[in-house]
Amino acid sequence: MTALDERKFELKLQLWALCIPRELCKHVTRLLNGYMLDKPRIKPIIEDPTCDKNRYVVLSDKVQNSDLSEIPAQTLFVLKDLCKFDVVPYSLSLGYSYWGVGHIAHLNIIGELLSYKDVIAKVIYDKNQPRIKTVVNKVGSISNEFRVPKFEVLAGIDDMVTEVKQYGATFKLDYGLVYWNSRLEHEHIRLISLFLDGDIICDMFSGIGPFVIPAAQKGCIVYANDLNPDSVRYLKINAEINKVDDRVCAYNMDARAFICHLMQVPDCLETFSESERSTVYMKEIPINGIDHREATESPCTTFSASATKRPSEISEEEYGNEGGAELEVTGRIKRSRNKRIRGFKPINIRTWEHVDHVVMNLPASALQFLDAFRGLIHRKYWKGSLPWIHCYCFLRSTETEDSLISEAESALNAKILHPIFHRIRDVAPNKAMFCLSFVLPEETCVNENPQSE
Ligand SMILES: C[S@@+](CC[C@H](N)C(=O)[O-])C[C@H]1O[C@@H](n2cnc3c(N)ncnc32)[C@H](O)[C@@H]1O
Repeated sequence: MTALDERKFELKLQLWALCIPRELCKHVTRLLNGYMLDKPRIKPIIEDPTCDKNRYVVLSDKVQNSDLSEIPAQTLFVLKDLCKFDVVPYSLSLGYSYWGVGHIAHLNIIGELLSYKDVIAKVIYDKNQPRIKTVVNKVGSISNEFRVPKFEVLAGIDDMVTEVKQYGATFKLDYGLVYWNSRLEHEHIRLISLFLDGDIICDMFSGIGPFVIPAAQKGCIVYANDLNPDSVRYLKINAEINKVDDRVCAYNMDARAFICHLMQVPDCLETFSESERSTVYMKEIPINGIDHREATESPCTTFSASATKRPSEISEEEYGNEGGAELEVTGRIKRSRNKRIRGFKPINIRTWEHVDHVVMNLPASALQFLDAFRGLIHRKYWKGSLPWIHCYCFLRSTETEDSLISEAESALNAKILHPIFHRIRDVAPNKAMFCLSFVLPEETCVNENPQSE
């Protein structure tokens, strides 16, 4: 029998901590609620090893930058007003002894061990009472549209509903009904670190919300969609549990129809002049509660919770006129000129006028869905830079990055300028998962001449 290599369980986290005067700990922790390290049995407040007048407040791994740009600007403003603090790097190592288990033991028994599956399950179940309530084994490979694995219950009760935590957010889900993969946590954090407070995000294949919830927690407004009605049901539950339901609009439709719906310019606007257009009142999605509708209404939304002025309220001068965001090679998006003016007031979101990022996390076929962007955006109505598309894909040993780009370009029917590939992980010996990021090419837009109105 192979010996257990405990080093394989080790997780090293490179975090940031705030060094603050110890007497202000209570105030600061209240203020940074949701942005501090949130791991079971690990305290986020520790002594400063260099000075007993100070303490460290260890921040969550979703805060990736020393400029703390992931924390809402308003919170930072109050924090800076409260005290002087230093941002210091903090390394945390979680070893074998740290890891506990949830109430579902999820096995992947294959080959000759299959004939012992019931014995293995009974031992795991009996020896982990009362913690483990269900022992399941994955059956076959995932082939269905909703990417949901099939499980057989080997011991305990048939209950696949559980809660998992990622970067301080709680996700409720039913393993038997929806897609979930804990191994993508770092990728979720990486992508969200590219979003800015106030950005408008569209997630075409959102699942139960591992991109949606933290993006909304960061202050983004998120339009989220999934074809699986159970995923959308849990997405709504998760938005409520994490108190971001006022920033999330959930849809249950095919991804192509969803993005077309968001970008569709309402018919009435076509007949208005430029000045009339800005005074038109669009139908609004109710505040306080996720929009549960199918694509029956105009994709124009009112949110009162955001402290950010929306793109449709920003003049061309405020945007700048040469396209805004730039994804650096390091993967950070530079703060672009089309950014926001702050103020608290209800705001109209017109998704056909501006969206910052589109997430397409269906690696097996997301590239093929890029054809939905052909002729999708009307340049006449669009404000600011075109959106970043983050399209997940698999690269097999028979393919190259160039061949994937060609596939994306033929789906778009346009040339992609400056594509960025980010390797996520190997999913099989000859298959790796990547994220291809690029700014939607101008050529994909409908370019009516504004003078001809
Ligand atoms: C690989 S999962 C990713 C889910 C989520 N982004 C995550 O990271 O957990 C892909 C999701 O796409 C959904 N899906 C599959 N085909 C779709 C389609 N045509 N339109 C919209 N969603 C679809 C599935 O139900 C599934 O939840």
